[in-house]
Amino acid sequence: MLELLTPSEMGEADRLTIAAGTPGAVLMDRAGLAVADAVATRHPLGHRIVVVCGPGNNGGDGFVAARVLAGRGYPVRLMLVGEADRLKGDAADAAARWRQRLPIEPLDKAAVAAADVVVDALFGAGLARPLDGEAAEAVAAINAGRGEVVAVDLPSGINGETGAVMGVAVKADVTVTFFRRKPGHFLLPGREYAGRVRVADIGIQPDVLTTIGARCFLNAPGLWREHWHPPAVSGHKYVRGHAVVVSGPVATTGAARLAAGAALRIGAGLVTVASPPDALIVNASHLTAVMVRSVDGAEGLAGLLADHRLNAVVIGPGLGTGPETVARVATVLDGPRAVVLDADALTSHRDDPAGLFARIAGRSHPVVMTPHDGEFARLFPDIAAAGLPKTDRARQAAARSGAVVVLKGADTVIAAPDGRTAINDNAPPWLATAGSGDVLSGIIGGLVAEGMPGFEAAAMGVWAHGAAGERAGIGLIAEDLAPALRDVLRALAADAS
Ligand SMILES: NC(=O)C1=CN([C@@H]2O[C@H](COP(=O)(O)OP(=O)(O)OC[C@H]3O[C@@H](n4cnc5c(N)ncnc54)[C@H](O)[C@@H]3O)[C@@H](O)[C@H]2O)[C@@H](O)CC1
Ligand SMILES: Nc1ncnc2c1ncn2[C@@H]1O[C@H](COP(=O)(O)OP(=O)(O)O)[C@@H](O)[C@H]1O
Ligand SMILES: [K+]
Repeated sequence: MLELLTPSEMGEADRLTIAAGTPGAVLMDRAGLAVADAVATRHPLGHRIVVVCGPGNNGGDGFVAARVLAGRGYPVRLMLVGEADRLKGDAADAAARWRQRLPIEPLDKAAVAAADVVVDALFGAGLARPLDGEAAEAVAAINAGRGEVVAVDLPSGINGETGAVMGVAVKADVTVTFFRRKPGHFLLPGREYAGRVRVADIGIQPDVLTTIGARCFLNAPGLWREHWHPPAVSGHKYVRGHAVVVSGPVATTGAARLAAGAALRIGAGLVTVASPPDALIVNASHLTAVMVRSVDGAEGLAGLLADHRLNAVVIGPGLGTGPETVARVATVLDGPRAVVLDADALTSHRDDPAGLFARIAGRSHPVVMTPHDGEFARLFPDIAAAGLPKTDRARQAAARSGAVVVLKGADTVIAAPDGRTAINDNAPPWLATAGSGDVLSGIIGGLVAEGMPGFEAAAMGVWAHGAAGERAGIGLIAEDLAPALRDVLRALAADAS
């Protein structure tokens, strides 16, 4: 159930299902029934319900829900934004059945304001342009009301593919969507408008997903858990990999240590900080379980990495930008090891992103890059400026660079060069704190050292980072994340057994 379908993919699911013999009216009946059930489980008989319908099939679902709820004895009023005689197809039929017993009313703002629950059936997948006029007024009335708001499929005004607000949008408490959730439920700002998202089965068969080629997922353990293995009884530390984190100069060594601690905590067998000679004493005096080696420049790094048991490198946090960093990145990418590129390793390639991508091309070991928006725009200026959904930005960057791209933020997107994409939704706001990104790169570095494939390691890393942030709670500083990973790992291990 982790697949996320864009409105056009959902339309395809709908068409395939209808072509296979289930009439559209049956799908609409089931959708409307699911919405009615969601309302009825939350509201006792007697609560006043207002259903606000729009001109398309989203409104059609609203007509069905209204009919079911009225049939169960709720006081229901139905208001249509648009002309009743312009309704078409299944929605027109659903409206006709409603009309046999009760009236279709125009928008009555006072009634919306006074309702115990408002069903938002204005627009769903068919939203085509920003809301204005009466539709925008209806949204304002729904948002001004005190009752609970239950949105049908999507909060009206939210773009189901991008999560963008098209002019204005309904703030829902609950959104009932059908068959599979949509990217717009998780990409910001859509996530903040959708409330709790419930998925209703309306009889669309999962095999349509293969035909559609769905490639976007919600980031959750089901996406990567089978690729992660808790320490085995017969194992030893050498089978869990040896990660190297490259440290910056004496004044900026903390970032590498944060990454190294996280790599060890997530489960890498061994972790070494490769330290510039003049920072050795600082690193050594702060590290215990993590090892430290004195490594001078790109040449020294090449010497260290000649030992191929050191199978994963995290490079970038606190490193400093410039040709020396470019040279070290080239060294790291030249050999049989997994690589996580973060922060200054990315920014140092702002003048020659193509040179970086050429070094990544054709590698058989994973490369993961973890840019925030600023770093992303330095490497992919045209993609950043093209006004694309976040999922497409990450996906295009992954295809171009050959790396798994972790485009960070409150709604981090993870994309693989083959087009698989995951949206993360478990990061608490207090995760945005100095050094948090360094910890993330270390977590992912630890996971690729353990042998996880790049996409799965990146997705698990982002999820575990969010889960650790949630467990540590508000007031978190980056140092709190690695300790909090213990609980996260314990729960995952219990789940896997
Ligand atoms: N795809 C499926 O599998 C199913 C879809 N169903 C429902 O159908 C919905 C999609 O139906 P539609 O494709 O008819 O689309 P919508 O009902 O979301 O909206 C389309 C209508 O709104 C108009 N419109 C679009 N943007 C507007 C704007 N900014 N201002 C004013 N009018 C605007 C369009 O001209 C069209 O008349 C889904 O969200 C869902 O609720 C369900 O009935 C069940 C099955
Ligand atoms: N509003 C937010 N809510 C939740 N997580 C966030 C938010 N903003 C940023 N993050 C996360 O916090 C981390 C910050 O990383 P980064 O920008 O590299 O900062 P730093 O360099 O200080 O470590 C990333 O994992 C990012 O996804
Ligand atoms: K809606």
